[in-house]
Amino acid sequence: MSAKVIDGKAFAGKLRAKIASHVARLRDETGVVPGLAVVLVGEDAASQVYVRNKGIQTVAVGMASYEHKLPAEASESQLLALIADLNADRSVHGILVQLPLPAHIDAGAVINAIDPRKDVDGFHVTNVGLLATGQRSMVPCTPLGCLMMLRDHFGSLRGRTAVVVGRSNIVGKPMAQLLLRDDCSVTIVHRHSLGMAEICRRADILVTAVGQPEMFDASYVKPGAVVIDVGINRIERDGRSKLVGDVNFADVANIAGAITPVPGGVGPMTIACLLANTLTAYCRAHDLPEPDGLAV
Ligand SMILES: Nc1nc(=O)c2c([nH]1)NC[C@@H]1CN(c3ccc(C(=O)N[C@@H](CCC(=O)O)C(=O)O)cc3)C=[N+]21
Repeated sequence: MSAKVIDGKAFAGKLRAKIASHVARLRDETGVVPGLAVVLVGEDAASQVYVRNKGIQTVAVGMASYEHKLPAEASESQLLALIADLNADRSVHGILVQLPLPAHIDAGAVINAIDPRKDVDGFHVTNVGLLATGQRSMVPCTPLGCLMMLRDHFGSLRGRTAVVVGRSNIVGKPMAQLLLRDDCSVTIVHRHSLGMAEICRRADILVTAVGQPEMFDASYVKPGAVVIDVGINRIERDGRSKLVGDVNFADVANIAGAITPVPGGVGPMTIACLLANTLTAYCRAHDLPEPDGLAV
């Protein structure tokens, strides 16, 4: 193995420490701390674990955490009423509705009911449009975390060839927008792309977000490329449950210049960026200067 392993867990720890020091200062200066509301509909086990982790980390940086749990049978109008309350609540600066939502609820309608200024996921159509046109917006947490790690690794991304695999609204599309904004030449490929490996092999920066365990081996990677593995896939191996990425780590680590591991790469950065976005939303709501390095 020759690649540098990009330690997302350590990076996220440093980011949270920076956020915590800003939150402490703001609390002393204003008496008000940033507040993050997380809404969970239904009992999905993975979502429950994830929401609990977010709550713990939110409190750990000194923010207020508000958890709202609705039963799986909750109606769309009940959820919309809760969002209206959270939009109006001045102690809430960020609102996250955990996805996926039960099938009887229109997720798009719910997301677009969130005040865009409190949309710390960056999924509201207003934020999507602001990002696409290069204006100040809330940026989706996973791509934001990837961008922070890439900027840290390269310094400048200008002129680099980036390939994003996956075209979802939560990762692929916003990731491509951010890379474009940092002056990369950006290609998005997806399940219908022809000659995917060949296109990927041109990338200086390869971002994989497809949800296919260990699909990307060394044949997709240019020697020295930086590989950001967004996939988090739970598989059974040797009779045990384990997390793997979209990338075959052992194989790709022999050829890449740098690579993010799973677990311990993009995942921890996603949660740290949720806190960063909440602090950004708070600063904007209170007309305070935004700390450097939190937003793009
Ligand atoms: N509105 C909304 N926003 C989200 O951002 C959102 C969501 N819904 N629904 C679910 C997905 C999933 N997601 C993860 C974030 C961090 C880890 C993470 O920290 N993973 C650890 C491993 C955790 C473990 O051991 O299970 C790691 O990669 O090291 C995982 C998954 C955010 N999501």
